[in-house]
Amino acid sequence: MSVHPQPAPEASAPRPAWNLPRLREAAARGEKLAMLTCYDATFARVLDEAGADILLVGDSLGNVIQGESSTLPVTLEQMAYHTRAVAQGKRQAFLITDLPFGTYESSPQQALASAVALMRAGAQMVKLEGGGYTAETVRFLVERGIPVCAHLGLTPQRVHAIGGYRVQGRDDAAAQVLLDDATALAQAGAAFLVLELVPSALARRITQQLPQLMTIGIGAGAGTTGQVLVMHDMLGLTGGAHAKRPRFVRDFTRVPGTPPEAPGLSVPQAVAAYVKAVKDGSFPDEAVHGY
Ligand SMILES: Nc1nc(=O)c2c([nH]1)NC[C@@H]1CN(c3ccc(C(=O)N[C@@H](CCC(=O)O)C(=O)O)cc3)CN21
Ligand SMILES: CC(C)C(=O)C(=O)O
Ligand SMILES: [Mg+2]
Repeated sequence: MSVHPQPAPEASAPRPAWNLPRLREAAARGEKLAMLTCYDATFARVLDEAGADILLVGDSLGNVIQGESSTLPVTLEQMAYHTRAVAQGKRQAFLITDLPFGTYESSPQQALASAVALMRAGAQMVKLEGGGYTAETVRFLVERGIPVCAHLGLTPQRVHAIGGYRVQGRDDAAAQVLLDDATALAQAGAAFLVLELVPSALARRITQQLPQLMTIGIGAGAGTTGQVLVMHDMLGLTGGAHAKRPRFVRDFTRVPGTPPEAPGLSVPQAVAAYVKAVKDGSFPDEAVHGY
């Protein structure tokens, strides 16, 4: 009898790269998805290695990279530049890029040309802000092989129309509009829906009523399929005179229960703590981060 040495069980099997079918399967199993914004190759590698499922090249780069006071000045060329950088650094994570202000609103054709530029740069999905009126554009892109993430609630590209960064969908009428918009976007084929600054109960209801949509919350409570934060916010780097930190943010470099002067976690440790907290449902904490 020949004795073949058994291969040692793998300490940690390499995680396969995320793609849209795998994300849908994970969501259907009830796995919470952890998304973070990312703007360059080095952080893409660090966030990916720390377990972030999805990286978003957000137009929030206007705020945190460029120092602008809104996302409106950000251009398509800048989004493509940062998308390429993130695409070079990541391995397993899924990559979504924001269509910036003014590059998709005129027509589905305009949106397609802009989306193509971002997909060429390495995006695996594009994200666009706006209500049911964008459903036609979403369908146009999806039919042409471009996966789409929609974005409802506080849509920062509309800051001057809204008059500030405020909670959306508070009263019954506004909540119904949001639910109708989400339904239209789901029917148009959006795969993901970011819900920003909406009451937790509404985000939970949209998530439960539209199982074909994977919802990603930011200031939307714990009832969504996943969570997203701006990386600089969850590393405790934002704040100061120009950017009051929203209440939905948690600084993951701080260890809960330790004094403020205690040493903080490293970036990889903080990101791993965020991923773990999203997966086990301990972030967000409705009492602290909910609306
Ligand atoms: N660094 C950063 N983080 C973000 O989350 C972010 C950006 N930049 N830039 C684009 C938008 C702007 N965002 C913001 C900005 C401010 C609030 C804010 O101050 N919110 C109040 C809510 C007030 C209310 O109750 O209506 C809060 O205290 O959370 C929220 C989201 C989210 N996005
Ligand atoms: C906060 C997320 C959802 C975003 O759109 C961005 O970072 O631009
Ligand atoms: Mg954005």
